[in-house]
Amino acid sequence: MSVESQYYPDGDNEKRKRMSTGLQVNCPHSLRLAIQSAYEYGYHFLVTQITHPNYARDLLHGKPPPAIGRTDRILQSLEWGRYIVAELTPTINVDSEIEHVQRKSKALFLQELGFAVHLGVPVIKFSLTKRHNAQLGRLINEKLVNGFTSSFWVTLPMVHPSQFSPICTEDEKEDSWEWWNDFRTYCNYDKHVGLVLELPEIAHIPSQSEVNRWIGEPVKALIIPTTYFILNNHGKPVLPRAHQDIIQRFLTIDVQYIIKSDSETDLSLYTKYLHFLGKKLYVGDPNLEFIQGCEDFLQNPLQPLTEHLETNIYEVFEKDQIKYTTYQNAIQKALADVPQDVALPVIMVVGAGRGPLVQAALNVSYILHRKVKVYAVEKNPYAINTLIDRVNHDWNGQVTLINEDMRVYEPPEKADILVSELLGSFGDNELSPECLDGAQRFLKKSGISIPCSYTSYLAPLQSIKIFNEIRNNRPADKTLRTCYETPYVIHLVNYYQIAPAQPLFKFEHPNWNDVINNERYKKLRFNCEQSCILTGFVGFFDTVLYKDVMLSIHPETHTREMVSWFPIVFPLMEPLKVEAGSVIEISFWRVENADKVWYEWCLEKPLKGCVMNPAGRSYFIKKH
Ligand SMILES: C[S@@+](CC[C@H](N)C(=O)[O-])C[C@H]1O[C@@H](n2cnc3c(N)ncnc32)[C@H](O)[C@@H]1O
Repeated sequence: MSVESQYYPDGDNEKRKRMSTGLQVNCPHSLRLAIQSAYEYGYHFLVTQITHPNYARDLLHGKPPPAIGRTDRILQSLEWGRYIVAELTPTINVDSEIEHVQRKSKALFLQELGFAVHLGVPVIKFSLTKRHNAQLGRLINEKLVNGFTSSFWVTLPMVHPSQFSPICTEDEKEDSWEWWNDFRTYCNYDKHVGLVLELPEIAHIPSQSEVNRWIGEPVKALIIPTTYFILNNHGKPVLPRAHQDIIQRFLTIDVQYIIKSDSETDLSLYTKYLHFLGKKLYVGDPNLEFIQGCEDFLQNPLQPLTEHLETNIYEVFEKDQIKYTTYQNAIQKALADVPQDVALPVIMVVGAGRGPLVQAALNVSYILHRKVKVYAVEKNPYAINTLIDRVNHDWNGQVTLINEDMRVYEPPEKADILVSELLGSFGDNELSPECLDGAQRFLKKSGISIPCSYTSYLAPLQSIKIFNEIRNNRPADKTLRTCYETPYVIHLVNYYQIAPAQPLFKFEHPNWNDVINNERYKKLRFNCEQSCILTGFVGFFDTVLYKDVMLSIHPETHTREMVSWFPIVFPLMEPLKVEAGSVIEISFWRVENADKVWYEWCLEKPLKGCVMNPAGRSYFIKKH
């Protein structure tokens, strides 16, 4: 660890390496020497008390004023600010029922917080040792509301020891998550209140769903006592498989690791091992380079119908090879099904962009040795510019270009196959139904639409991170209500999906019904397996391109390595605690008028909420 170190105990994610490690030391003889040896061992920060038992701190009677702890001059301010996580004195008990203990604890607590600010430490860490922490929660909330600059790390066992205690009855068993949830609720889910979890011993490993729920929390660090390590064949400390599995789950949310040791052995072995584990267990997305840096970042859904897409967006689309090879497979199956007596099958690519699906259609023609006539219909004049170049240089003049809106274009002939990709993260949310209903005029009655259908899915979501992103990043020209009544496209990482996703709305093409109605309404019910915090709903879609050829971003059927679409999130105004075993029910509408399409959503159970986004007042998709 050095002054130039790039690691910050609670710093910006971008600045942190994936396996940032800290060392917990209790009252070292010399803090400077402790920092130096931690650095030599490969750690990035130190967790330690900023007070010291040698200093009595008799606050209530002390005269002259007693010292709080060792002098701040033992470290430079830069070092306090970079490398020290300040652990509060564990005996402080502001929630004591004994009045004088409570009073003295409060005085000591406020003094330590003040001292931490004086030193400039970035993080203050303390443990919750009981369920009810109203006083502590109120005091910390008061600090936060007044603009306290350091973060708080609340420490808890991942599994409460009473869960496995032979002494406790079922009623006496405590749930750490409930303690945490009560506490952070006092602090109004403030993003400066993070969580540090003590890894459980090997006999107390939590269930998958318990771990999943923790993944939806702002976990900043995991504490690993050195006693959990076992020696491998080479005499080196390693973690048992069950602990590795838990660490692997937390790698996705980029937590830090705190080694807790009472011995003076070579502590470098533990941090080396954790770095090794990070490399071994991290299953990065193969398309990582395209999606890195947008974790939990809110994006407004695109509106490609009314806003022309730009070069960089088309470029990102086109990098997703799997999408285009899947489309090509679908076109191939469809062309094989066009009767042989059709001498020159017509393929119309509508919403052609810069031409990847046109290329796929030409590839199929080559593969099947069957001549086709290809039209490319695109309303974006700048994308047409690219297409002109491709017709001249790549496609040998084979493709007919039409710079028009597919809803009004009058073609000279009808298509055997209509190919489009007008899909958003929720399937229909970029107005594919409205566009294709218009375009099917130029599809033969026997013709094939690729895609044939698409379905949206919805699941209840816990993500305090996203709730806070919306709350804390309100643009100046929008009300908070507008921000919560807007769906966001998000590469979700720090979240917990409360129940499996269920199908919502389905659209099929072509749709030869006399009356086409793209409005929808459905009520969905989800069972809540364990207590959690509902912050909104997450949406996905899948699509049948043709026959068995599908694309999906539904978590259970997700097309491998496809990165074109992230899930879409429909928020709620306030987080809501949902008890284990209860039902979450939501009503969802797709509504339209002559100018726009929008969604409305309303929580029905466990509490009835108001209808979000009525009349599309905060979010809508323009038709023109
Ligand atoms: C999601 S992009 C897909 C582009 C391309 N097919 C691809 O896969 O890379 C949708 C394209 O459809 C175009 N588009 C959307 N609605 C249209 C309409 N009504 N008429 C013509 N083009 C439309 C947009 O300009 C955009 O280029």
